[in-house]
Amino acid sequence: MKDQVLIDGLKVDTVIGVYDWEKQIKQQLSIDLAMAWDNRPAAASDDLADALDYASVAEAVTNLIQQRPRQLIEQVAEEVAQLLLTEFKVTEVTVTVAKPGAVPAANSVAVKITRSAIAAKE
Ligand SMILES: Nc1nc2c(c(=O)[nH]1)N=C([C@H](O)[C@@H](O)CO)CN2
Repeated sequence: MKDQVLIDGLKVDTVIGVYDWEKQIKQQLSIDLAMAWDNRPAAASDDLADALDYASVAEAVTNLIQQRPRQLIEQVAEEVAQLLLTEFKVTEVTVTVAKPGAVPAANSVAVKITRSAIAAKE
C-alpha cells in the first residue's frame, strides 16, 4: 500500500536563521509534505473522519513553525515530522523545508527528510 496525502508549497512566515539580522525579521518557508495514509477507507465512506485532513495538517504545521524562532531549517523539518507521526498517526512522512530567499543565486534551498513511526520509537 503506497497511498499518500500530499501538501505542496505550504507557505509559512516565521523567524528563521542563524545570523543576527535574521532574528529581527520574518522570512518565508515553503513546506512540502508526503504522508503515508491508507486512502481506501475514506474513498469507501466518503467521510472526512476516515481521511487524513490536509486542512488540519496545514494548520497544525503552520502553528508549530510559528511557535518560536529557530536557527536551522533542519530543526523545522524534524519537528514537523515528529508532529505528523505522533499527533496525526502518519506511519511515514517525507518533509521538505525550503527557504527560497536564502541564496539569491539559487531558486531555492531546502532540506528533505523521511521519518517513520518505527524509527521514531528508537
Ligand atoms: N543546512 C543549512 N545551512 C544553512 C542554514 C540552514 O538552516 N541549514 N541557514 C543559513 C542561514 O540562516 C542562511 O539562510 C542565511 O542566508 C545558512 N546555511
